[in-house]
Amino acid sequence: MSSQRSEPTGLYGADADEPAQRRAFAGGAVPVAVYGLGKMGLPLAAVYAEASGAVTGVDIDPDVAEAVDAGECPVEGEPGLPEAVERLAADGSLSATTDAVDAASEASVHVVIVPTLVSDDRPDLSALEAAVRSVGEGLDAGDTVIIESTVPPRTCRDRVAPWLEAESGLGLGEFGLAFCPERTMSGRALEDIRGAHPKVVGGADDESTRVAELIYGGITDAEVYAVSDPTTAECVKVFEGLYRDVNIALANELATLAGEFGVDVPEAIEVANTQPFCDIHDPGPGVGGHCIPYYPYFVISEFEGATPLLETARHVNEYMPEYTVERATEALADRGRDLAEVTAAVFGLAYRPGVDETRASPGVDVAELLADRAETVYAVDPVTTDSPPAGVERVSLDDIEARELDLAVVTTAHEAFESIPWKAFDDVVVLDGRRQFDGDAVGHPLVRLGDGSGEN
Ligand SMILES: NC(=O)c1ccc[n+]([C@@H]2O[C@H](COP(=O)([O-])OP(=O)(O)OC[C@H]3O[C@@H](n4cnc5c(N)ncnc54)[C@H](O)[C@@H]3O)[C@@H](O)[C@H]2O)c1
Ligand SMILES: CC(=O)N[C@@H]1[C@@H](OP(=O)(O)OP(=O)(O)OC[C@H]2O[C@@H](n3ccc(=O)[nH]c3=O)[C@H](O)[C@@H]2O)O[C@H](CO)[C@@H](O)[C@@H]1O
Repeated sequence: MSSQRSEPTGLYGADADEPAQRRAFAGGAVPVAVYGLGKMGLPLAAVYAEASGAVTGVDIDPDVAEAVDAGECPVEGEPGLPEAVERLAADGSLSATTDAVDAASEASVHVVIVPTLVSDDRPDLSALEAAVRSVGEGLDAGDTVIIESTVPPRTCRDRVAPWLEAESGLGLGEFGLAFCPERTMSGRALEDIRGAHPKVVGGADDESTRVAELIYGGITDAEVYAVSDPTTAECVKVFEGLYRDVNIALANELATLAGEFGVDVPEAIEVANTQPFCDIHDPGPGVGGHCIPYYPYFVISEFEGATPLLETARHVNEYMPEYTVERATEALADRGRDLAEVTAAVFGLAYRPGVDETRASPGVDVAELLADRAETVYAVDPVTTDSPPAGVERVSLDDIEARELDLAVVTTAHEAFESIPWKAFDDVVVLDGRRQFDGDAVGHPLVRLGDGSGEN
């Protein structure tokens, strides 16, 4: 970190007036530590470094910390991020370390954006606890702690604040705490963090909220919404995800009834959505990623109250890979073919187009089900890099045309799939789970989820 900076300062409870505090933040006099340099954390650290000129990134992975400290970008698929990391490391605005306590003792603003996953349908906050306790060990009076990781409601109040107080010996009110959720999508993180959506801040007290508003006023071009407290901000973030999971489940359930309705359900959805009080989402082979499939369990398993809607929506969405394979089986049987004897290819292991992420991915689930039921199964995905499921052979988009396919299942609408050489296949049944193709483009029997062609 540059030695030209004025005396480092804490913003929480500072005597200086707000313009002076804003100048201090923008001038590198408010050292920041960002804990977690992953898909969301590294872009966030970069934007903080652009705004403050004084960021130390912390990651437990020495390869990540070493790369970032050297100005290299270990995160793929984020336009502008490699250039930003290189530039900010070179000018001293961004450095990185694995030593969280050392970074915490130097910083006055602590931003935690480590993974919060789910295992056995329960939130796994172990990474959060480890990071927060390290922050606590290096915490000073006047510091501000900001949690950006998505967490169950009440986490800041019932877990983070006690962890910080236990490790630092300070009491809340001697330091600030706010929950400021990350509302960012992979693939456009810098754009989102810089201001695509309003930023939500919820402070444990008025001073925490004031400091969070001041900081994000220097980070984002978007409006900063201050809410009553951290729990309200935690609810804002989780509710966004719950809304999405439930509404995707509605679309999926309607799609599974298309055969009985005898209609193309997405056509009906599209027209139903032409009036402003309806926003039915798109049916598909399932719901993947590290957000939407997990957030419901931040409520279902954390609170006593009944959650039948959230649980049912999860069951509907988790059934969709099975439903997709059932529809494929039916489509083959309608043409006198037996799934057990066919060669199938799954197009798309990523959970959504263009993103190298297979967590909870429908394409992976479909490939696993086919591996158990079909003769031979290939997987084609030009974006993801991890291994396909057991029993599934990864084949490139260039090479797949040399394989005789009986069944093709499109589970992710990657842009590159527009060039799938359908004419190269003699007699393939195509099940398009993402409405990427129309019949003319494919030139083979085409089944689309929710098209009403099946028995259900
Ligand atoms: N990825 C998204 O699209 C997205 C969107 C919004 C919110 N979020 C939330 O952001 C948070 C981070 O997600 P992500 O996608 O960046 O995760 P990620 O898995 O891409 O990266 C996490 C990083 O944190 C590091 N890490 C783990 N434990 C650590 C610790 N104790 N201290 C320091 N570093 C640690 C890991 O080594 C890794 O580099 C999660 O809470 C997630 O719910 C993610
Ligand atoms: C800031 C932040 O946290 N943003 C999150 C991020 O979420 P995400 O990266 O997990 O992406 P999603 O788009 O939610 O997709 C999840 C899975 O659901 C499938 N899906 C989706 C829509 C649909 O109509 N039918 C579907 O079947 C899709 O294929 C995929 O598998 O972006 C969303 C805005 O895109 C936000 O709302 C969401 O908060």
